[in-house]
Amino acid sequence: MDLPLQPSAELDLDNLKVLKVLGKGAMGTVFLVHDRKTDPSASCPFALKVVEKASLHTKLDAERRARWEIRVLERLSDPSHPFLPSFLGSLDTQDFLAWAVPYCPGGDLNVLRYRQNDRVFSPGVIRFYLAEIVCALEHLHRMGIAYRDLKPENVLIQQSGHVTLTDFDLSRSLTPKTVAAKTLISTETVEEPPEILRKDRRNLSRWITIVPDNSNKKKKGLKKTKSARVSPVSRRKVSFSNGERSNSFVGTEEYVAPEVVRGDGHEFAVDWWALGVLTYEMLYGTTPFKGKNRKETFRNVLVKAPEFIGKSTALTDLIGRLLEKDPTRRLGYIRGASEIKEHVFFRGVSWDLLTEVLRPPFIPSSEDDNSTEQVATGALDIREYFQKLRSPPSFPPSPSSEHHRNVSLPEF
Ligand SMILES: Nc1ncnc2c1ncn2[C@@H]1O[C@H](COP(=O)(O)OP(=O)(O)OP(=O)(O)O)[C@@H](O)[C@H]1O
Repeated sequence: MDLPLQPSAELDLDNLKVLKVLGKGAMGTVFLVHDRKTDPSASCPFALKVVEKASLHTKLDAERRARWEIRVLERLSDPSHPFLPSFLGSLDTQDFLAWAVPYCPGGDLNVLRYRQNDRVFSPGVIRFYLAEIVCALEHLHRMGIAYRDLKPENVLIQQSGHVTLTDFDLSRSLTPKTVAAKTLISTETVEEPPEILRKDRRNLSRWITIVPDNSNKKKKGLKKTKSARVSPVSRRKVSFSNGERSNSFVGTEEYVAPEVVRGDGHEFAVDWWALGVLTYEMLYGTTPFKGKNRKETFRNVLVKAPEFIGKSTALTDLIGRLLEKDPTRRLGYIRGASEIKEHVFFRGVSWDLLTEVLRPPFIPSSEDDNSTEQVATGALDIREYFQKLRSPPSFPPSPSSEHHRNVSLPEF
């Protein structure tokens, strides 16, 4: 499909018309938009993620993360990768920071899983999606980027049925490893947790803060809400040096690797861990370490072995190797994606021909509408949308709606 924008185009807010709201995340709102000048008939709409600057002061590191996401997307577009988004353009006004990526009409892997019988995928379908995700992660790692936010909600389905990873604001630039015999040494400066945290690792609640996530709140249906991201309290200050970035968020609770929970620093292997969690979830319909609260989840991540039902298979073996608690023993630690590609579960996969698969397990149709709000075509521009959100109701709020204002987050 021809794209309505030149790559890296400077977007003009006045020309962008909202067709739908595709989703709301912790950081911003994602719209389906078209450019009324270059594409008046809206035949090639695209996704626009908009961060309202006025709201940023309430959100931890949001502007820096948004700008980082734009930088990563720019880098990912040169050269582009079939399973990663290409950057179509951005805008930076007094009120908004926004960037455009291709529209993925098939929703995400979580939505798709909930549509399956028993809410799980067959091993064949899992193989298809995993193979593409492995290739996307391999590309990111080769570029020195640890993704750090792999979860089904961040795996979107393109019109072709192939996947695209989304949401790069938690990603992090690491110096690619250099191979030295069997031991690989990352030259990245590993962030050490401060003294107080090292002394008190047993009390996880003291160093984890909760980042509320309102995405999908209003979505009807079966899809689970997006898990809240977690962040060590002590790392709120973000530092950028030499193009490298350390940020305060460490990932999403159920997918966070043990070395991250321990505060041992981040390596590319955190993505292979998250791949193990995601694979487990695709197979069993639940994540392996989920506890009744965050503290218990982290404890499980640190000490509990994943439970496998039924007899062991190539797939359960793969999951077990990805969910190795010691990152240096985890599949993918030494030779990256190659180790995973060589696993027996992927026997027979033609890695170079994945994009040639013409019949992926699921091809989106026009009925697959995952948008949260429909907007009459051409009716709204972005400014109007946010103005309407802000405008006070014409009647006083009822007492029952008051409690939505201050959501106190659970202690654990
Ligand atoms: N390219 C796209 N095509 C279709 N839908 C998209 C696209 N990008 C994002 N979305 C939808 O918008 C939602 C929010 O996007 P995204 O996760 O990037 O926002 P976010 O603010 O970074 O979220 P969070 O920080 O809470 O994870 C996604 O869950 C998805 O449903």
